[in-house]
Amino acid sequence: MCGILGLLLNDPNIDCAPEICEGLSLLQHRGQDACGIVTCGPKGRFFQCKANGMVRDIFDEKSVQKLIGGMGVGHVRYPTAGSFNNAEAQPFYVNSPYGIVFAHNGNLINTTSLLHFMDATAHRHINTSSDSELLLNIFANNLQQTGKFRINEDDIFTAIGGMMKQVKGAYACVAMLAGFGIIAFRDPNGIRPVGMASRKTATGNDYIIASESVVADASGFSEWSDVNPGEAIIITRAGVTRRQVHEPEIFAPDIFEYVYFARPDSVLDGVSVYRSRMAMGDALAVEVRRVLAQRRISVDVVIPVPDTSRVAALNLAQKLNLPYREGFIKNRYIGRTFIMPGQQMRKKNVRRKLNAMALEFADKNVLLVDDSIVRGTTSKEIIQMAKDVGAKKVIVASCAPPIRYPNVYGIDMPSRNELVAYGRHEDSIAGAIGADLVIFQTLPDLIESVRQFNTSINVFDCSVFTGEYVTGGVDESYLSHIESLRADNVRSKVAAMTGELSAQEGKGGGGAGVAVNGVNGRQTVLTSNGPSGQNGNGPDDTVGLHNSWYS
Ligand SMILES: O=P(O)(O)OC[C@H]1O[C@H](OP(=O)(O)OP(=O)(O)O)[C@H](O)[C@@H]1O
Ligand SMILES: NC(=O)CC[C@H](N)C(=O)O
Ligand SMILES: [Mg+2]
Repeated sequence: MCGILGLLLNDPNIDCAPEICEGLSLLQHRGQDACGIVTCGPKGRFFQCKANGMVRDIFDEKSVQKLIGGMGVGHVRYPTAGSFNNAEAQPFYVNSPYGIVFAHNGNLINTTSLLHFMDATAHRHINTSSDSELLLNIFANNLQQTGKFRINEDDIFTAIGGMMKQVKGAYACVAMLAGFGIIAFRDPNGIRPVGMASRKTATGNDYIIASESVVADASGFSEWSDVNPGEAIIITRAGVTRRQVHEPEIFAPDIFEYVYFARPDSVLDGVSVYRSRMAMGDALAVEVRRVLAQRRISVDVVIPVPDTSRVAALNLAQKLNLPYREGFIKNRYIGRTFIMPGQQMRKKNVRRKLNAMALEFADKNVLLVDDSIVRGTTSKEIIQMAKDVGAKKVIVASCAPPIRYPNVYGIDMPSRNELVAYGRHEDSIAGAIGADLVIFQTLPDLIESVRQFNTSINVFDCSVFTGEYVTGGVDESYLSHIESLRADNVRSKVAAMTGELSAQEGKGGGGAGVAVNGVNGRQTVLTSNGPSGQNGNGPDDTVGLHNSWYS
């Protein structure tokens, strides 16, 4: 999952970068690997800073000050395609036509044929393995087809509509055209979230585009409006134009946004994430009561697994009339572990992040509540921690059903074999993570927990639970293909060869400003070069070594 952001201030003389930076820090939970901002200043000139690392590490006062201009685009990255390389940090830029900057949340599933099209027909060079760079170039190629000296809004809508016919997968995007404006669009299934809001100023309106509404709320924007599936929105200083550029297909927002990804204080597609998590806790309580009675097990205390499960766990405890205790204390300086790259790093960081307090566990039957069990990394570690401090029985309840299928729409879980529930039924999942018992939410209950707040949504993308992929085009051969490219064991081999993961772990990395020739004629640029390769206004320090949660 990534976070995207676009900002257009009515007064072009006010720099938008400080506000984009603030906004990105509110989206940090969507991607911790890399981040970037590109602004557009006088004469349509772009200014860029992007690198591997968290927002607080990459952007200091000095680097933000160099980002000039009243409109810009920002991104926080959690890679699902390509690599963790600095060169794949977003936003991406192409100079032709007109100068385009682009940020993407999601994942494309037909990249092989798109790459062939780029090469054989469009003759455009793709310099990284990122699907987002590819998507940008499809858009750019479609704009190029107009052959016009200056384009208008119709041309932009036509180019995006054409692009939606060519690409398959999930994409919520924000783009910026030099000296023109910012653009948002969302795939025809609306899998990933994105919306816009406005703010009145003395001179006119400011506009923001963001993955989640929390960014708009925090910056004083109002009238949040989700981008519709298959819709594109162009925002210039003259105002906002919206158009349905592709027939909407089955609207299927990803239910995992509500389970885990989004912040609880966001409202996505008309559903409060917070309320939906409360409802997940209520529904899970009913299932927990049933299973505990069936197995004749009693529970002394409900303990959430910080952070995401807290909201649901509190409701569950209230429903069951059980005490709710914060038995795990979270180190607030460690980020989300699920979205860290590499199993070793995830495992190590669960231990660093959570500490079990013996006084809440000793001699008790504890019910741990988590939002989801994916690889089982978190549950395995914390169950052991709970037992180490004296818990009698450890029962785990998950707000989501067992996850048995890969995600291909922007969550980095490409390999079935990494999923603890793959090929296992519930008792054997409990055995695998060391629990005395595991209780899962049923899928209908999960769907109802979200849908009750917006009954106009008939379908959610639940592919990780069902193996049904709403876009089509995901068959056994595709799944085997991504598994062979992106499974943890494959990536760690590649990383060992290239030294990439060790750089991610903060032990190595490249020097600032170094460009070396990579494989397949690609350039691996180990610095935050600005658009068109001019040496940049990126961080002065060496980039790629900043990630505070890796060390
Ligand atoms: O079974 P796993 O593969 O461990 O994945 C699931 C866990 O990962 C996430 O927590 P994370 O630490 O990423 O974020 P959080 O602090 O928001 O809960 C999620 O909330 C679960 O706790
Ligand atoms: N999680 C995402 O949205 C990732 C965006 C894009 N596929 C990348 O890998 O950079
Ligand atoms: Mg968690």
